[in-house]
Amino acid sequence: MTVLTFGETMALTRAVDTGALAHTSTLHLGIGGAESNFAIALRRLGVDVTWIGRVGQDSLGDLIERELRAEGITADVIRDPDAPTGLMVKERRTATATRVWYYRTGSAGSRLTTSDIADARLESASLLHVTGITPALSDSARKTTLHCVERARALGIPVSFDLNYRRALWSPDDAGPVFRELIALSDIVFAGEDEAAIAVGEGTPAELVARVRDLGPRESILKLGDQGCLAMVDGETYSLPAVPVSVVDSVGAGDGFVAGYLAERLAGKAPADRLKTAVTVGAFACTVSGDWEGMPRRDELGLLTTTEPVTR
Ligand SMILES: O=C(O)C(=O)C[C@H](O)[C@H](O)COP(=O)(O)O
Repeated sequence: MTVLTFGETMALTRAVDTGALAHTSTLHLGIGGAESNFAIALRRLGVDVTWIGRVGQDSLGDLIERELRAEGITADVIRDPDAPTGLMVKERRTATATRVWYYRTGSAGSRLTTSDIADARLESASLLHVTGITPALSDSARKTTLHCVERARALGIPVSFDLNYRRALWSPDDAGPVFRELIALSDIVFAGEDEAAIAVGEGTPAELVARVRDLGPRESILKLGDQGCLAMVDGETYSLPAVPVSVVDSVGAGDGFVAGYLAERLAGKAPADRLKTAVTVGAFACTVSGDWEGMPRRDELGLLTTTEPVTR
């Protein structure tokens, strides 16, 4: 049994130094993508995970395949000869402000189709995790997302959905109905405050988490960044503060949060324990500038609160 996820992973290039990219001479090359960030974090916590996606027949596609395999993920990396691997560029404009640009229109990853997801993968999944990025990529990617969520439901496989709204890809008016449809088909839903508001209208965190829950999922979880989280699970409300860390780059914290929550859920832990690991993994992601490189292994989870500066 393995957790199944699919989506677009891009090459990710980021400035080594702080400042405008126009004055940066050195860039670091790596990879990034919501579902693969999630997959890596989950795998590091000891959960088997399968990722499916398209990349180009190019060196950046090779890089993505190597990284995912090196992290121990079962990866169905589909090579698309007719489109390039997408690219994401991160600028650390100031020490506290990161900017992201996407070069992914028409990319290989956006050309995902239903036939890319082998039914055998769905049948053997312990849980399906999708994000709101994939349906924004293209018509075929949206159909693939809906098809897989409906198929998982028919198979009795729990569905997890992270809204992950990307303004560069679509408008709130276009995203809203798709979000509501996917929320109603999911068992576990994660959203930031602004993302939840796109689906269910503006409100306080307590109103948002309840309104998402009212659309159907038994687990409605609001990610509140440095304010922690608020959740309704099986009718009970939980809230937890964030783990304080010195933030280098918060990108990736949301994906790590989701992995932390689901890893503990799959291990049969209670909601409060799931949320504790969620905020911890989210905090770890903030400690480095890569999207996923900071994700902790299980035996590292206590490091953020240790008083020992050196462990030997
Ligand atoms: O795949 C995409 O479109 C991405 O934008 C990749 C992002 O870098 C992560 O999904 C980070 O998202 P957070 O964890 O919410 O900070």
